[in-house]
Amino acid sequence: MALVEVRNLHKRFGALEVLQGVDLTVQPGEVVVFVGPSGCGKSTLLRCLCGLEVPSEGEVVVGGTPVRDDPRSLQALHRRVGMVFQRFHLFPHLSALDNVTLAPRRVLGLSDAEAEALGRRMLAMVHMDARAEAYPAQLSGGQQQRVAIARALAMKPELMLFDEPTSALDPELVGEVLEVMRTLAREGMTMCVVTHEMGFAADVAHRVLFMDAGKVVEEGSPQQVLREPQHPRTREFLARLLQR
Ligand SMILES: Nc1ncnc2c1ncn2[C@@H]1O[C@H](COP(=O)(O)OP(=O)(O)OP(=O)(O)O)[C@@H](O)[C@H]1O
Repeated sequence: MALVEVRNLHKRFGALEVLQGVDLTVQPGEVVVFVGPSGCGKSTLLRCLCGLEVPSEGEVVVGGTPVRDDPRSLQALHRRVGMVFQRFHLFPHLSALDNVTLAPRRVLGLSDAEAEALGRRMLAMVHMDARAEAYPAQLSGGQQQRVAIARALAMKPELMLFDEPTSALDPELVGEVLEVMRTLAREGMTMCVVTHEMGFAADVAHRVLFMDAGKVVEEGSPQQVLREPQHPRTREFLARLLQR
């Protein structure tokens, strides 16, 4: 059974129709990378997958359960889906460890000792165990992003969403975050990733989707979409990326 099924998804903000009928299926263990020009709706699509946006039309089904706009449905979804944002959104007044253990304590009801053990394991996975007591302001952007990934993983999500996780980072810090994501992918995590990192997409993605103006214009293997794009908009977009 597919882990994610999106059918005829439309999202409007007033008169602006940001998603114009997106269909998407993601299988367990699949890594799907979304590329496309700024404003084409990539973030909005990810936000619909984790319940941060409510579809105007169409359906999102995660793990066989249709996502409904009610608190219970959204709470259940938040347990299944982890999201990592461009700007890490860590709580500034909490240490790295406390950022990671907050939701397991509050939402999963773990004891302090259980949550701490889990938090330290998650921080070790992203190579941040040595900085468990540090506050976000004492960490580099790459380190903060790795803590944000550990925080999402601590909820044992079935699906991880990454929205341009490296685009707010200095270039020398991008690699350490991508490495953590590569490891997750190798371990079989189902992932939807919005990124402009074409090397990562080529190496790690099972499937690449090119979006333009609220629609999926082209999809296929990284080789098909990135090396042999068929659609003129995909070709234009990739040519512009290469010029940067
Ligand atoms: N809450 C909102 N209210 C109004 N308009 C919005 C809202 N969220 C997004 N938009 C608009 O929807 C369009 C698509 O935004 P979205 O962030 O999904 O695009 P994107 O493809 O992720 O772009 P980028 O690569 O620049 O992040 C943009 O024109 C944006 O201004």
